[in-house]
Amino acid sequence: MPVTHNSDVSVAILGAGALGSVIGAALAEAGRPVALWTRNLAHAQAIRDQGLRVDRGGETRRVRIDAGPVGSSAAQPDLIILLTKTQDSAAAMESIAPHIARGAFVLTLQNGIGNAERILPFCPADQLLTGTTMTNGLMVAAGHVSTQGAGEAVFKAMSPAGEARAAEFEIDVPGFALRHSGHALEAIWTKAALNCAMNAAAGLTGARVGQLTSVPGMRETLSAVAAEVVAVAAAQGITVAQAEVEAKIDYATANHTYHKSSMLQDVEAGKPTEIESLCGEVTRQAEGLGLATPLNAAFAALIRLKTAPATGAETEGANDA
Ligand SMILES: NC(=O)C1=CN([C@@H]2O[C@H](COP(=O)(O)OP(=O)(O)OC[C@H]3O[C@@H](n4cnc5c(N)ncnc54)[C@H](OP(=O)(O)O)[C@@H]3O)[C@@H](O)[C@H]2O)C=CC1
Ligand SMILES: CC(C)(CO)C(=O)C(=O)O
Repeated sequence: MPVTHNSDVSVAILGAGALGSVIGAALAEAGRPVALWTRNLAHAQAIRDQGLRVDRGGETRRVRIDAGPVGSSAAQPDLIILLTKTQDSAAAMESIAPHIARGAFVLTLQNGIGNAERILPFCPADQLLTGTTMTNGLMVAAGHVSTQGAGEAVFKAMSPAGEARAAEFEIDVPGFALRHSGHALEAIWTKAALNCAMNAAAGLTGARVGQLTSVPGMRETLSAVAAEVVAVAAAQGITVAQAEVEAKIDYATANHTYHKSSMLQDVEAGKPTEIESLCGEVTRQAEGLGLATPLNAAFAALIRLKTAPATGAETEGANDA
């Protein structure tokens, strides 16, 4: 059943961690119906106990917001925003099957390539929206996130029927704007080019976003990694402007100074990273297209090594005869 007014759209954030909590908080503060769903029960409990703490631009807010496990809120959401890491998409989507059956739309704003394709087995194309965002979130502690810079996102629908209803899901509240766009696919690849470069570099070095270009050679390295992604998109008829990627890298380094890239947050937490839907996916697609992406291949291999389980070789004396 179509929603009659955008402000009535009831939203659930599926996988409310760093970014999902920031977006959910913006909606809650604007008085929109929103629930945070997460398997991180310590985070949900802290939010229920004390409200969600959001640090932004030197200000701290406590936001009262519904938080709990998947499906815990009473209301059936109209829109479910998927914000788990990409490797968790399938399990998360399986858990919302009853809501999809009742007509909820699903929007992925995850980083990486192939997100819509990954979740299509779990959601009819007519109910699937795909997009990207420059909003950022840092998980400081359970119940506590921080964010820097402007919160914007664009999306498109995955079918003509979905496109016809897309305007219903646009959002414009302080701290978060979500716009329907005819160029969402290009925007997804633009963001992926940025993330292949910045997230892997941060994950490898531990640098915050504002530090990433602080030494000679790094800004050029980010551009070169991103240029490989732009070439893979172009070979598939998706026109990404390198200048736009450069502008977004500059925006992030200037405005997300304190932010730890989502991949660095995973590396530090000892969790799996999204490298396979970023540099790994770009490298696999390039191989299929007869292109070479040596920098993405190297970043992918290095992140795999950095996050690989211990082999025992790191123990002193392990290699002694
Ligand atoms: N953080 C950022 O600044 C940005 C992130 N993004 C993208 O947004 C997405 C989310 O990133 P981010 O918020 O950093 O990630 P987080 O890891 O902080 O948050 C994801 C949350 O999803 C939870 N989760 C995982 N699987 C399930 C499931 N099956 N059911 C319910 N909850 C689940 C995780 O729980 P658990 O803690 O147990 O793993 C975690 O709390 C990623 O694709 C990222 O690339 C995009 C732009 C910026
Ligand atoms: C662009 C960036 C690095 C935020 O600046 C991001 O998208 C992330 O943390 O995943």
